[in-house]
Order: sequence, then structure tokens, then C-alpha cells
Amino acid sequence: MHWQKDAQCGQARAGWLHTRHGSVPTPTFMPVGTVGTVKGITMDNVRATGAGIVLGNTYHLMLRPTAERVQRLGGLHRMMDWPGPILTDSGGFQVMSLGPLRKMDEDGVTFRSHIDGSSHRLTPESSTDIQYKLDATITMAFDECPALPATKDALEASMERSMRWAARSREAFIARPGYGQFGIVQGGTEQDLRERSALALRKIGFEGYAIGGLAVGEGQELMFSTLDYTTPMLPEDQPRYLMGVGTPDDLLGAVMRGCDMFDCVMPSRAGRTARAYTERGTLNLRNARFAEDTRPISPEDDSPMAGRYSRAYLHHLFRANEMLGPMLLTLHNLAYYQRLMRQIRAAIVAGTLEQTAAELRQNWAKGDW
Ligand SMILES: CNc1nc2c(CCNCC3CCCCC3)c3nc(N)[nH]c(=O)c3cc2[nH]1
Repeated sequence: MHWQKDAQCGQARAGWLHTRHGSVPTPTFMPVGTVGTVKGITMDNVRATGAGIVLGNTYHLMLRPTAERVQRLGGLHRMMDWPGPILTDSGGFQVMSLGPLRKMDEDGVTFRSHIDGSSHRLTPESSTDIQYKLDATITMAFDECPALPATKDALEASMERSMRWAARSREAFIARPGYGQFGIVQGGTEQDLRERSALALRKIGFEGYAIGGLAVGEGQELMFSTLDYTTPMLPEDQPRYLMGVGTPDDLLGAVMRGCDMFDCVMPSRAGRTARAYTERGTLNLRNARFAEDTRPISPEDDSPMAGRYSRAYLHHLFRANEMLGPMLLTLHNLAYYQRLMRQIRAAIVAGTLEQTAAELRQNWAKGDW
């Protein structure tokens, strides 16, 4: 796969990601398909929100139904009826954050399934092979995301291991036209470690570069200051994927610091907990003040459900614990994230990103309309 840059505005870039499964405009927000589904909505609806590329979940899928079964079923695209590009993470982050019992050594990670307690192993080789069996369009290198806060020595040792794992991941990767593999920059919030990590990955050579080790509780200011010096260390002509980010304000700030691709569970998870994302900040639709509010959730909603359901109806659905509530609100939130990315991309192309950023931040601060 390859990425082409169309426009630049400050550090922000607007471009196109061309892959075996289609082309996607960047900056792009990638909805998270956890176990082969974006929870609660069909992939036709995910497409209708404007999403171009989704995430698959190596950790979950290797446990159930197993990568071998997904391969026998024709790969993740066919199984989940998503013809567009799919990016799969390498699983290490989830093992460390989800796996109940796990042991890490130089070779990889051993862990017990949170489903049935069976023992499993992830190494750079096995993670790359699993992602191949899933037929991932974009494969992530197997890495370790250290928990913060961490001592500099611990961050250094972890980053150096991740770089050894990146080389092994690249070795195990089967190159095919239209497919790609991304290296993941580590190093916590230490500039010299980030520099060494970026250089090590560029020496190996990947189709794109992710910035890992962030959005782990360091806070927005430290995340942005880390991006300020890390994105310029990465190749100008290749995409940058900031992992696990974030709120609308995080996305805006990270695009302005040179990031092109994002994933976050927030909009879909919030959709399941009655939290609506809008141009004016978020709304908790369980709140009684919405019980007879006949207005739509967002004034500028362009999702498949635009203008058809009132806040009062969503309030009722969530109070009644009806499954349609999370379905509609997940759709709404993902559509808002896609609308936001389109707005930001248009501003980069028009060269008006500074002004658009100020307007967006003003509206988010305004609160409900
Ligand atoms: C939320 N913050 C955060 N996420 C990170 C993630 C995960 C990104 N999201 C993956 C999806 C999660 C839902 C299911 C499908 C896969 C990170 N992943 C890797 N490999 N390395 C990180 O440093 C890394 C760092 C991260 N920080």
C-alpha cells in the first residue's frame, strides 16, 4: 500500500491511503471492530457513517473463533462483510491490558484466555502470522506498550525490546501488493528514546509508522508535547497512526501535529452508555432533562438516522434498556467522528485549519444548544 499527500497546512497533512481493499482519505478515524463487528451496527451502516477503514482485533479473534477458522471462512473481510481496508493491531497491548495472567520474556508473551483460561503465546512471528491469516490489509508490528509512569531505564529496556521485536515482525511479514506493515515507535515521553526508536524503525523500513506508548494516562499536554518532537522524526511521505486516540479535541490537536490515522473505542463505547458526541460537546442522554426534548441529538447530524429520532426517544430507549438505544447512538457518534475528520481535512486543503480549529474548540466549549 502507499500514501500520497495532497495538501499540508502547518504540520497537518491531507492525503490518500491507497490499499488492496480500496483508497481512504486521510486524516482518517478508524472505528474499532472488536470481535469482527463494530458492536451493535452493521458494516453497511459503518460505511454510511463515512468510515473508510476499520480495526480488527487480533487478541480476541485468535482466541475465538481462532485465526485458522477466520482464514477457512475466507478472511475477515468476507466474514464481516467489509470490503474496505482492515487494520489489525498486533495483540500485545491487549494482552497486557486485558489478559488476566500473562508472562513476558524476550521471545514473546504467554497468557491465559479471558474466555476459557486456556494458555496462549504471542510472539512477533505468531502475531504476524495471525494477522496474515486474518487477511489484514495493514499489519502492526508486535510491540510492548509500557505502562506509565515508568522509569527511564524501564522505558529504554522496553523500547529496545520492541525494536528487536519490530525486526522479527518485519522478517515474518509476507509482502503483497496493496498490503502493508507499520512499525510502532515507543520510548514513552523521553525524546532521546523516541528518536532512537524512530531511527531503528526507519532502518528496518515499513509502509507506515505508528506512534505507540501514548494515551495510557499521560494526559493531553504530555501526549501533544511528545508528538511535537516525534512526528518530525518520521518519513514525510508515509502515514502516521496515533494509536488509541481519542476525544475530538485530541484528534484535532494530533492532526495539527502531523498525525494521519486514529483509532479509539470511545465513540462506540460511549454509544453503548448513552453518551452522545456532538459539535457542542457530549450529552448524557439518560439525563431527565432530555425526557421531552424533541430536538435531534446534533444540529448538523448527517448520519443515516439524521433527523429521524429525537433526544426524548433516545432518552426513553436508554431508560427502558432497549437494544436500539446503543445501536442508534453508536451510529450517531461514529458519524460525528467522521464528520469531524471531513471538516478537518477540508480545512487543511483550504489552508484554514487554524481558524477552523478555533471554531471547533469554541463550539465544544459552548455546551448544549
Ligand atoms: C487507548 N490507548 C491506547 N491504545 C493503544 C494501543 C491499542 C490501539 N487500539 C487497538 C484496538 C483496541 C480495540 C480492539 C481492536 C484493537 C496500542 N497498541 C499497540 N500495539 N502498541 C501501543 O503502544 C498502543 C498504545 C495504545 N494506547
